[in-house]
Amino acid sequence: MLSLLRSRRFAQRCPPKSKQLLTSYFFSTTSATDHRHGSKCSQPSPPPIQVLLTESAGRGVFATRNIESGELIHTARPMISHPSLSSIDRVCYFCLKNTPKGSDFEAQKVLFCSEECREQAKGFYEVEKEADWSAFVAHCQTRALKYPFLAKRLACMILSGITSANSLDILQPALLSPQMISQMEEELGLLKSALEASGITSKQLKFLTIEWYSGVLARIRINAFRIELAGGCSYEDLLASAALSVESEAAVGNAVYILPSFYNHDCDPNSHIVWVENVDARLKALRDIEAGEELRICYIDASMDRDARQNILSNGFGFECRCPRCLLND
Ligand SMILES: C[S@@+](CC[C@H](N)C(=O)[O-])C[C@H]1O[C@@H](n2cnc3c(N)ncnc32)[C@H](O)[C@@H]1O
Repeated sequence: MLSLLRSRRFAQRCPPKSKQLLTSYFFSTTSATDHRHGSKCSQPSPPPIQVLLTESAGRGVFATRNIESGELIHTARPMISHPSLSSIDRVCYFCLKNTPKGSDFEAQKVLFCSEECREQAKGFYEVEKEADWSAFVAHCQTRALKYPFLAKRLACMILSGITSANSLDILQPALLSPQMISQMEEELGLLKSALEASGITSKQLKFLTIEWYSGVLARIRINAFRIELAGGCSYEDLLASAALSVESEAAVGNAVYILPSFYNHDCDPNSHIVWVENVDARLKALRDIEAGEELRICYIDASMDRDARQNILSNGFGFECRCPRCLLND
């Protein structure tokens, strides 16, 4: 945690020479009430950020005004989420909130924390519950694969008509080797067979090609967040919240968001992403940030040494980190 709370010495100010404003439709999120003016207006103001091209890291998120340390910059709802298999019997199948087992758990094998979540889950669950997923689950379980569950949920959402097959296209994909793609073919076959056996027609499954499946997994690989709930604490207290998010138990699931996916990485970040009681994300400032400064989060455990951090970023995300901390060999 200490490394998350370093002084400003590594503050990343990165106004690219030729910034290009990207479209503003990413902002399906809300900011907190206007923090600077103490406004109590219930109408959320737009988040104080914009997505621009950086000089060397693709697109990034930049502050449009000064942001105070500890400020809630914005919240974000996931595009797709899924509980980890070890959490299925203790978290809501829709929002990942800790949920006690109800009387219908044995029949349904999934939990919903509220009628609202049950209702919202219909967008994928109506399709999913008709199929037998045992072969797909066994395949993923023996290989410790977690991301195919996000692809499966997305496929069910598409079949229900609540989202389109290209809904993740805007996100940056990882480079996949031909070997990785050929390994995905077996998974895709199991996904397709489960859906076909449940009565989905081949016309409806037309989008489910290896190009679609590998494209979705390539994007999930770079952009998915592992969800760790800080749980029930006051998130106004930055120190307590950061400590809890570091100390919390194993991940309850994984999720993909749109706007948070544009945040680039820094080993000494000025912002962080936290989850309090469910999968809805909160982006918070870790220190004072000036208008025009790039907002960066840390993708990995910042307490590791430089070589370990570089290895994980290179193998997992495909880039060499040249943040000020890495350049100083810290
Ligand atoms: C989650 S995305 C961040 C948004 C991305 N820049 C985009 O244009 O969509 C992660 C990718 O951004 C790039 N990236 C993030 N942080 C970086 C950094 N510190 N240095 C270089 N590239 C970085 C890498 O290509 C990485 O795989």
